[in-house]
Amino acid sequence: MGGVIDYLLTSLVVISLILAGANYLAYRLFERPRHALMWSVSFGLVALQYLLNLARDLLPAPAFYWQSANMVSFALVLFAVWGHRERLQLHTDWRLLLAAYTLLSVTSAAVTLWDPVISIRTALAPGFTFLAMTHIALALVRSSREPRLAQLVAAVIHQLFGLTQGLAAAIALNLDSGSRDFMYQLYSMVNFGLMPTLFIALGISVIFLLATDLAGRLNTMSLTDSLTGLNNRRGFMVATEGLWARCRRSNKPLTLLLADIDYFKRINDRYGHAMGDRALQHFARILRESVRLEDALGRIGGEEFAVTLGEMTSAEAESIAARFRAALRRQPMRYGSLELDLRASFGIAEWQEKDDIASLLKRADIALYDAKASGRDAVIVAGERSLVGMASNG
Ligand SMILES: Nc1nc2c(ncn2[C@@H]2O[C@H](COP(=O)(O)OP(=O)(O)OP(=O)(O)O)[C@@H](O)[C@H]2O)c(=O)[nH]1
Repeated sequence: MGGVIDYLLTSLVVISLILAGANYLAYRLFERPRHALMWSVSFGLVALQYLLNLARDLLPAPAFYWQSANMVSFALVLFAVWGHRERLQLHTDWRLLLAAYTLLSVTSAAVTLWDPVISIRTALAPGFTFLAMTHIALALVRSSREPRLAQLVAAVIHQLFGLTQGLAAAIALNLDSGSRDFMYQLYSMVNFGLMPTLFIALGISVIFLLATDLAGRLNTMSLTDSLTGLNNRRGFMVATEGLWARCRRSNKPLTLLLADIDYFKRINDRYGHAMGDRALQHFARILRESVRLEDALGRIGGEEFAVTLGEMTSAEAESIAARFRAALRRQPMRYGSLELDLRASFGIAEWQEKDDIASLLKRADIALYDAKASGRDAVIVAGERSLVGMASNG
């Protein structure tokens, strides 16, 4: 039996080290998420805890083993909780964690070194783990953060692991009763039968969380313009396709509005590329504030922006363009003593039966070209060739 348990403990040391390494790699390779580092420390401490168990006969006294194993347990559980809270962006006061750690360690010392009470000494770590895992599971379920499925899976596994620990704690509390041998057998069954499987499942669920977080992040990055935070061309097309399908199904109008900053090259040439970037951010912010959240908005080229307005006609899109132009006039871009008036030209096209997204874009683009050709600072609706606004003096 001893040989089997030693083999199991050795395997668990190796698995914990692999999990610690995988979390550390996630930390090093992917934008250094602090929670991955905390989980790495936590799994590293799990390995240490199993090592202590493996080497317990070599330690000076059982009390020494219990006190050190308990202290390692408290630390690894607190790091796991801290990591989850960090990932879910819940504020955690490290002083509170330190206070909890100190309190638990002193309690453990009291029932291990000073006045040994086997039941409490043995139940402390699994009991605390049960509470901590329940806290993690609840936080994961309550969080509105994506990805929901990976979080739900992790919550279930953490809770199952917590319940097993709770069971171990309940059995341990009966170790001082008459049937101690039976209780020890039961305790070992839970510890070496149920626990390792659930521990491995827990480790995999954590890696699954990290992987799905990363996939989500990469997906967002591939659809977002890093300078303005708006959709990039691809993101804009994805959002437009969604709106397009919805409006077609409900037979509602849909209008595309293109906006292109006038004489943008001059800003770059006169004030430098960094100022040009600031102008793009300024323009993007005002545009964002001028449309509804459900509209598809993106920066689809250097200084070209696009908005797909669901359930809106071209006449309504014209009033959006007018609102935006007024906001642009009211809010010149300021940087130090510099004040820059940005102007833009607009092309608008309303979806027609024969259109697909590419032809709609093309018609809006031609309208924009016409607005530029008419002298800029103007709005042109495709098909109507009506000039709204005034030609700027450049
Ligand atoms: N700062 C900055 N400039 C950019 C970026 N992307 C494109 N540009 C610049 O945008 C300028 C676009 O110039 P043009 O196409 O001639 O357009 P324009 O000067 O606005 O003239 P019109 O559109 O005809 O009014 C070029 O100088 C590009 O280098 C960017 O991300 N940041």
